[in-house]
Amino acid sequence: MILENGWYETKQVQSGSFFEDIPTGKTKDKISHFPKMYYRLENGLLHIQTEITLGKYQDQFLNLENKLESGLYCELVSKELHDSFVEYILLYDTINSRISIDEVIAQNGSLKLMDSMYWEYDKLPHMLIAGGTGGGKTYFILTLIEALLKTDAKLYILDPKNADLADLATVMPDVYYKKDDMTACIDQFYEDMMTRNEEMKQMSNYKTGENYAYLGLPARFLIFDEYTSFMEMIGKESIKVMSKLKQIVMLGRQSGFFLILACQRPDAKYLGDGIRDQFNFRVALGRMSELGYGMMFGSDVQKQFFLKQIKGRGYVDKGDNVISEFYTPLVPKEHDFLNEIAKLAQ
Ligand SMILES: Nc1ncnc2c1ncn2[C@@H]1O[C@H](COP(=O)(O)OP(=O)(O)OP(=O)(O)O)[C@@H](O)[C@H]1O
Repeated sequence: MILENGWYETKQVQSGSFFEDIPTGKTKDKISHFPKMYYRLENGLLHIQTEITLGKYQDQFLNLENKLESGLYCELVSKELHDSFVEYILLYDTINSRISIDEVIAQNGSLKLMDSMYWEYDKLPHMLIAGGTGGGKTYFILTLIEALLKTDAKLYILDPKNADLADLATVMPDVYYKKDDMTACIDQFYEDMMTRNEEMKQMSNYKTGENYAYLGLPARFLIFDEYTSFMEMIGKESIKVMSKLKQIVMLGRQSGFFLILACQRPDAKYLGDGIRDQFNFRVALGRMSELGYGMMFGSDVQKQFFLKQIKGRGYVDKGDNVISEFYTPLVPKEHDFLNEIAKLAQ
C-alpha cells in the first residue's frame, strides 16, 4: 500500500559509475524515509500500527480506515491515537463472530450480541434499531426480549401496528398496541423513572455516581417498535410523547430505565433535537438509503455501506463512534419465540 501510493520520501543521489572517482553526472532516487507499519493478529483481531512522524503523508496515515476496510475486506473495530503512532483494530471475517440465540446473555449490565461485541447498557444506555422490511428487526427485538427476560429486568412492550410483538400479550404482561394504552405506558414509565431517581437518593446505601444495580434495583426496558409510524399516526400529540421519551433517554441511565426504539426508517422529525445522540447503541439492519444511514450514524460519516443479502445483517455503532458490520444472533428455524417467552415470563 505504501509503495503503490508513493507514501515514502526520496532524495536524489548521484548514481555511481564503475570508476568511483569519475562522476557520471547522472542522478537517481533513493528512499530517504519509508514509514514504519506493523501488524499483528490477536484474538481474531488484526492490529495495524502506523508511525506518525509529522511527515508529508501524515494525513493519509491518520485516515486509513476506508482503504483498510475495503482493501482487506475487514471491519474497523476501533482506531486509537497513541504517542507517535496510530492503531487500527480490524475484525476480519465478521460473520464468523455471529453467535446463536442461546449464547445471548445479559449480565452485569451488558448484553452479548456477537463474539467480543456487547451492548453495555449500564454504561452506554438506549438502543436505536432501524431496518427495512425483512431485514431481521423483529427477530432481533424478540431475541433481546428473550435475553432480558432471563434477568430480573421488567419489560414494557409497545407495538402500534398490532403485529408480531403485540402477539406477546398472550404470554406476558405490559404489552400494548392501542394508542391510549401506549401513551399511558410511556407516561407511567417516565413517572416511575422520576420516582426512582428521587427514592434512590433516600436509600441508606446511596452513593453519588453509583447506579440502580449498585443499590440492588432491577432494570426496566421500554421496547417501542414502529416508533416513527406511531408518531405519524398521532399527529400533534407526538410532541408530548417525544418530550417524555427525551427525558427518559437523558435521565434513565442512573436509575436503570432504558429505551429500545425501533423503526423502519429513522426520521429526523422524530429523532432530531438531540434525541438520536442519546441512543448510544445504534443498529441499522437490511436495506437502507444513504439518508437513513446518515440519520442513524451522522451525516458526516465517511463509512462506505454495502448491502449483503443475509438476514439479520447490518451495521452498528455500539457507542464508540466506530461503525462496524453487525449480525444479529442466529435463530434456528425450530425456535419458537412465543413458547420460550411464555416460559420465561411465568
Ligand atoms: N437472526 C435471524 N436468524 C435466522 N433467521 C432470521 C434472522 N433474522 C431474520 N430472519 C429471517 O428473516 C425473516 C424476516 O425477519 P424479520 O421478521 O425479523 O424482519 P423484519 O425486518 O422485522 O421485517 P418486517 O418488518 O416485515 O416484519 C424471518 O422470518 C426469518 O426467516
